[in-house]
Amino acid sequence: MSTIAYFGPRGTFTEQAARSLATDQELVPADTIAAALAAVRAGTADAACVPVENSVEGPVNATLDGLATGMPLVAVAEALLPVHFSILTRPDITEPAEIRTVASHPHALAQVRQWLADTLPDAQTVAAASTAAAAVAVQRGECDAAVTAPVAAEHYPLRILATGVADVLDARTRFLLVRPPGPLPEPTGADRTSVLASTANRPGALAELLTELAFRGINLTRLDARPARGNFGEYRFFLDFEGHLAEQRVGDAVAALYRRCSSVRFLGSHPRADRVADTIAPAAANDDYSNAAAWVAAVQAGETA
Ligand SMILES: O=C(O)C(=O)Cc1ccccc1
Repeated sequence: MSTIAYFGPRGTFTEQAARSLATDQELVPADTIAAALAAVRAGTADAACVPVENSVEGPVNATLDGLATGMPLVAVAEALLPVHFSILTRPDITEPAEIRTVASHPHALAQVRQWLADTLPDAQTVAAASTAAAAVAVQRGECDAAVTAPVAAEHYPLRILATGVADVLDARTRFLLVRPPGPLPEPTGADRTSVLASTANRPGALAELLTELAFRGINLTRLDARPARGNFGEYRFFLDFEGHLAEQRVGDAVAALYRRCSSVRFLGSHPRADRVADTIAPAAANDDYSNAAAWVAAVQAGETA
């Protein structure tokens, strides 16, 4: 049976995402995002499920950095989960006033900052590796409360202080299923393509890349810059945009990025979880490209002008 390594331990949001993406694979927890990706690179898992961006806190840097270097991995599917939290405490804690420390993943703490300030103003926040790792820390008596996924209450014998906690209603996190390069999923008309582009540090370099997309009417859905780490001030750009590499405008744009950049890493083309259809600008459909290419070929062959 094939396996999916997910950012765990049991009871994380990522486990929920992995469950929604798994067909008949076995799910195996990894303690960190890096460990989940490493399991695929080492061949001990066939795919990894990791969070990539949140509608409140933005990018998950551990995932972006983990995909930027090492053996290339390609996203073949994504999941979008609504994110609201449960607050779990040790069973011996009976009053909120007894809670001195609240642990969670930094993304989770950032999304309940206002709730904590209103409800537990004297509690200190403590960063944990994941929301479920925070539940484990509470179970071990290392912290008083954890901000967790609702499902964590089923895995850890803790008291539920509150459910449905979120400063921003309708917050969502997007997760990726990544695996080594192989056949791409078929285009569906509602797809997302991701690339990592490194450019020379010179005026207009990023604008040129974006212009390649804009010329072809391709809608950008995310742009993140991460330090390239070698030279202070040099960045790598993570670009997500609508469409599939198999579509001509997208293939053409990715080829143009490849020409212009010092390096390009393809990070996947896969169906969008929200099923929002691709925007295709006038004259940018596959037929438009094919007709134009057929005309140029005929001109080159001296058949027309
Ligand atoms: O820690 C988890 O449960 C995760 O899967 C990462 C995360 C943290 C906060 C919101 C969404 C995902």
